[in-house]
Amino acid sequence: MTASVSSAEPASPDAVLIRRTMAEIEPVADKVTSYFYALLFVQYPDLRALFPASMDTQRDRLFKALLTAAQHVDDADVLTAYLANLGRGHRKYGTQPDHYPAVGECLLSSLARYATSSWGPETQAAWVRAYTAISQIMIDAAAEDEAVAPAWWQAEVVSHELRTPDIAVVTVRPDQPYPFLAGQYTSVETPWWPRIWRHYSFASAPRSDGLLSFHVKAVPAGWVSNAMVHRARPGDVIRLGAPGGSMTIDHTTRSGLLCVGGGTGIAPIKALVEDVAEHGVRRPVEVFYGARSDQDLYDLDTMLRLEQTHPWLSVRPVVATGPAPRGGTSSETGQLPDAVRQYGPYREYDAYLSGPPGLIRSGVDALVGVGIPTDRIRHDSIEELVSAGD
Ligand SMILES: NC(=O)C1=CN([C@@H]2O[C@H](COP(=O)(O)OP(=O)(O)OC[C@H]3O[C@@H](n4cnc5c(N)ncnc54)[C@H](O)[C@@H]3O)[C@@H](O)[C@H]2O)C=CC1
Repeated sequence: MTASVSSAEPASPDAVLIRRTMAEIEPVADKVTSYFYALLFVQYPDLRALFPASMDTQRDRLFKALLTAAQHVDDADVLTAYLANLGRGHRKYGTQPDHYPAVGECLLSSLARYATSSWGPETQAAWVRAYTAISQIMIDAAAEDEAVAPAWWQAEVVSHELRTPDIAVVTVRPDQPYPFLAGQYTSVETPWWPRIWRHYSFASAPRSDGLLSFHVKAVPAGWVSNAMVHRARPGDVIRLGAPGGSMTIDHTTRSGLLCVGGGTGIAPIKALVEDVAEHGVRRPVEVFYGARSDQDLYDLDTMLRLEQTHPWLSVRPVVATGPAPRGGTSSETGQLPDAVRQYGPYREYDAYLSGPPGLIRSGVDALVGVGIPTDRIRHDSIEELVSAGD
């Protein structure tokens, strides 16, 4: 995602102006976003109903989206892919094309107020051009998506299994077919916290019965995660957004897969293993499954069963503290990235990383260290994982 920033192409005049504004407001991003939402809800009170009652996570999201768009303003391919996804994702909030000018007007007023050194007619014109282009891509992508997919899916909880005091495996039945790929995630809204959406990876490859499952850990002050773990019961209906994420398998190659899953990050890794199994092509899959302690390896039995069934699969449990875990090809005590470094090299492998943001960051270094080029390492966006942390 940093390609355009380090690219040798000189930045366009608009990009220079836009980045200058972003650099000026970055230290006061909190104030800018608070001012922006206050202005938006005063000028356009009808729009308030599209946002959650509590706006904490939302504030960060707007600024990060702006920053991403500003960084890639000269890279049409990256920008279009990012914004098209964002536009499709906004369908579940009920966003309509005529909301965009209202947001644009309040956004520019907020930037003008806080970027006093860099603001002027030229900068304003650059922002108008950029915002018009940004909103058009989002509007077009949403309209295209409308022809082929619902804005959201209703899904009834059909089973709820508490695996540890704070981790549940929740299985749901969507009200209409839900197409996705193993390794992807969706967004979830519970009936108890309207308009608060959080991302969860699918814990299984697509199933013939259409059911979807998630591994959810209740984290302190996590609204959605606590509701999913401690409140949701069979019969409750949640809402799902569209699938997203590129942690998927390239089935045109036979390279091996090195998968590193920490905590509930094992969910999409399990889905990837099932996906390889279903495709019937034998390719080596090595899974490192980490948790804080043996008791936290809540899905180890499932992973070991898969290992027994598939000779191409090896599962290595790793615990941060306490005695080495039971079972698996080998087991380790220590940090997950250190465990990976003891094996390899994995030069012909594609790598998949899933878990807490800190693990993703240090995991990438470890994977590079065992011979995997960065373009073959897949993981979900760290920014999204940080803001989806509850
Ligand atoms: N697609 C994805 O990337 C997914 C990410 N997650 C995320 O996974 C996390 C799961 O949380 P918990 O189960 O509480 O994880 P945790 O804090 O119990 O850690 C799980 C494993 O990651 C390791 N780890 C944690 N921080 C590390 C760091 N800074 N450096 C090296 N290793 C580190 C731990 O040693 C342990 O082996 C949540 O943040 C959730 O959002 C969950 C599902 C899918």
